[in-house]
Amino acid sequence: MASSSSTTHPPVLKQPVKLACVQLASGSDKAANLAHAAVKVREAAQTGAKIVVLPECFNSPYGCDYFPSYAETLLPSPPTPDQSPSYHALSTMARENAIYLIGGSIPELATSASDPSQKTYYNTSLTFSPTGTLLATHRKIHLFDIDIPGGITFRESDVLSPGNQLTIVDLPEYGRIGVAICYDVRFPELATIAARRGCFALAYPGAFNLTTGPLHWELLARARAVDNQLYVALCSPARDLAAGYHAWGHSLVADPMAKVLAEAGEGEGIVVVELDGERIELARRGIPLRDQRRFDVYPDVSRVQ
Ligand SMILES: O=C(O)CCC(=O)C(=O)O
Repeated sequence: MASSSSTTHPPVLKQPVKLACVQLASGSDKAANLAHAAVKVREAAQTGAKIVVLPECFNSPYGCDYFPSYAETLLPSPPTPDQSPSYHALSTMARENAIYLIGGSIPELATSASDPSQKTYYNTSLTFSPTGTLLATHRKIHLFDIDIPGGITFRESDVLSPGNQLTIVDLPEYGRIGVAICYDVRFPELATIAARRGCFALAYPGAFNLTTGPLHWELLARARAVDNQLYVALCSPARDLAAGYHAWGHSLVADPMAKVLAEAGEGEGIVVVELDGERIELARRGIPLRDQRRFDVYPDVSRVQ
């Protein structure tokens, strides 16, 4: 039964921290995309941001036709440096700027050890520590398969396989952050579980489009924020009308009361927001959802495996 008396909860964000979403323009040259990302991550870090988020598929154009040719196997110690370039570029960006880097996402190729001809592709986000160590790997769980007549048809599952684990990353000085990718934001269960496991924020590298972007991008960020009373950061590529896929842009951060604190436009830009644990606690004290849940009436999704 829910309790209406105030329960004490430890703060979920240990100290204020600046988070930056880097809305990047990427093209077809992977090496150029990585070099450009490094410049922009440095710019973001120079604002004092200690957590930096990149967009979905920041090292390639976005589309099923591109995933196999841009995919790389994630190798911490590649036999030659040109293998696994995105992994190593991201690790270097995190280390050189002493930041936590939620490295957008990249197409990943996983090859079966027993049968190297068996290839599996994922849409994968890598998070690195300020020393450049890989902290987490999130493989997009919910693949972007939609068909809106007159709008957009997309079938990631034609090429990609889904991940099957939710990702919560421990940032020792700050607390926990949940990481998922784009379409994953539509699934509130994932966000709720992350929140109930103590996350102060959810970060979604994403790339909405010109059909669902104007309708749902901000709405979903604010919905996940208000449901869970935490910060939500969405990081998009910049819009490029010459590309095959037109990203919505509008990277943003919503606060625990679902207020959008900062938002980019369509072009490149860096959105920087200071996340403050007191804002989370204030929202949770004022509207004490945590202590009012009626698990006697409905199941606790955070306990559903
Ligand atoms: O959910 C949407 O409308 C867009 C999702 C998307 O673009 C993606 O998952 O990459």
